Amino acid sequence: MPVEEFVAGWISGALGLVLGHPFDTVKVRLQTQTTYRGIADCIVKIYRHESLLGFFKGMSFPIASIAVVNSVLFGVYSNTLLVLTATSHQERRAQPPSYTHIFLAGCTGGFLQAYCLAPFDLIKVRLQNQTEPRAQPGSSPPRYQGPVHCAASIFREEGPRGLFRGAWALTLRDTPTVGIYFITYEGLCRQYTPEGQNPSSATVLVAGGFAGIVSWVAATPLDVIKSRMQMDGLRRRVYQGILDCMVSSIRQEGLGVFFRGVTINSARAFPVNAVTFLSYEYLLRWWG
Ligand SMILES: C[N+](C)(C)CCCC[C@H](N)C(=O)O
Repeated sequence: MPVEEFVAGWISGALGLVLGHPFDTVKVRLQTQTTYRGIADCIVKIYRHESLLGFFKGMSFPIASIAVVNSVLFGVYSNTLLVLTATSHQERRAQPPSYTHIFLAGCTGGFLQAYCLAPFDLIKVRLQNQTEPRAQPGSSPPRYQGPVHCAASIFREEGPRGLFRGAWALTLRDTPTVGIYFITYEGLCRQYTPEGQNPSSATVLVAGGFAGIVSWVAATPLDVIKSRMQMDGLRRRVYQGILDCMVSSIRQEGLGVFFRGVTINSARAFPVNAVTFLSYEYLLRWWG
């Protein structure tokens, strides 16, 4: 099984992640808290209250986990295509796989990475939602002191299954949308690249950026539900399951709730995925 794709997926994911984390914090806050009036208000409040560091809450764990998560995403995608079409990454420019195969390989990658991502994503969301400023003498410390403490507390208070809270919503979010992610990327690359050639850097950046935006727009309704299910269980349980969370969110906030955070998420998705695909493609060309 070719491993370059796994390594390239890891490095490119880490680069994209650091770039996108401040956007991600604003998104999670807008999705799960009602104290902010909009993106600008949220940014100003985080900065005033928690300084620049506030934007980077919950980042160390995703950085560590991206090694697993993004390499599973890209590695499984590429190796599923290898199984389906019997062409390696290098041969795919000359013999492009069909969109059906790309979609199926993307869904497989999305499904498997969702399970690896679930506990890391849960911890990220819990830490991002702590609004206390950094520990100051005299003030009460935040509930979770860091990722490891957060994981241990969830394990203790909510049981081992608590670490997978929201995992189903995450799987439903990622299985089809990772398919959409790769179809958009490949489609745009093919559109702007002469047959048989490698896409230019500009094409890869734009195609990667749009793949991020399109797939995140499609993923946003389940992303909101996922984030809410992950925060559930912190005090007393509110939702009985995905459907219940959907229905009660719509009842209370209307259909617009499904698009909470979509603007900031798209603003994040473009640079993150442009950088991710550019570094992925170049690492593979360099090694190939
Ligand atoms: C398919 N879905 C939209 C869920 C995400 C796929 C993009 C993953 C990328 N690491 C990012 O964080 O943007």
